[in-house]
Amino acid sequence: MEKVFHLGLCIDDLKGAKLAIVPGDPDRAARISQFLDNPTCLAQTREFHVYLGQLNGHSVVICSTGIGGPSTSIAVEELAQLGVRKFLRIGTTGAIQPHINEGEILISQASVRLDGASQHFAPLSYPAVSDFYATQAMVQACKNLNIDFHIGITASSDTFYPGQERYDTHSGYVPKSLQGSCEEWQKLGVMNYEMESATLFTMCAALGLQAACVAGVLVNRTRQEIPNVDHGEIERKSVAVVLEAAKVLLD
Ligand SMILES: O=P(O)(O)O[C@H]1O[C@H](CO)[C@@H](O)[C@H]1O
Ligand SMILES: O=c1cc[nH]c(=O)[nH]1
Repeated sequence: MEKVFHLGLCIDDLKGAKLAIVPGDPDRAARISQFLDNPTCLAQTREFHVYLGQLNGHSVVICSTGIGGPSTSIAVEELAQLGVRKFLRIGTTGAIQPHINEGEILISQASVRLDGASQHFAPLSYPAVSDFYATQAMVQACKNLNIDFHIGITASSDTFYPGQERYDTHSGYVPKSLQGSCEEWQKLGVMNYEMESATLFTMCAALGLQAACVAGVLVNRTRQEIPNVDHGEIERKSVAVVLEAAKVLLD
């Protein structure tokens, strides 16, 4: 049986799993796996830490993507080769609208394509749009758990610093082409910045896969540039949402 190149797994390893929960952070993948029945670690290679377990009797994969579009595209492509069809990203994010607070939950309907990787799957005129049913499952999950949420458009950037217009850096400089970009997204009603959803949504739409994205707000950029380091409580809430959404989708 053929192993996929980066994950080093073959189809049988996934025991028929059709749904993957895809956080950026490998440690988060390990923590999420503890909510599954009979979790096992299948692989820990580069940024890709892969766990398998059961949720309501269904096999579910947890696979970290690392930060950004290129590694996300590898994880999604190889999981798709192994039979996965539904991808639920659970991330962290920075809100850019004043009314969205730290600790809140954001569901991305679609993303502004500030990444590069998505252009390897479809031209820029193609939308980075989530799957309607997977996103509806995220909404239903929040309702089932009585968790407030915002739903809307996310700006998905290749970089954390210049691409999200952060000046609190080594050089303090943001290239002219990105100066004023945060204000532009705010005025266009964009909720937040993160770094993977544009690639995830574009490639999944283009490849006939389903994708949705939920994120916990670590920082409000209208008040603070860099997030605080401790975000355990925010993660617990967003993990609860993604696990409940997986159950909704699997039922
Ligand atoms: O917490 P994760 O899932 O990694 O998501 C966000 O956090 C990272 C940046 O700190 C980027 O990957 C961004 O999208
Ligand atoms: O501001 C933030 C916080 C988390 N992740 C991001 O990409 N940006």
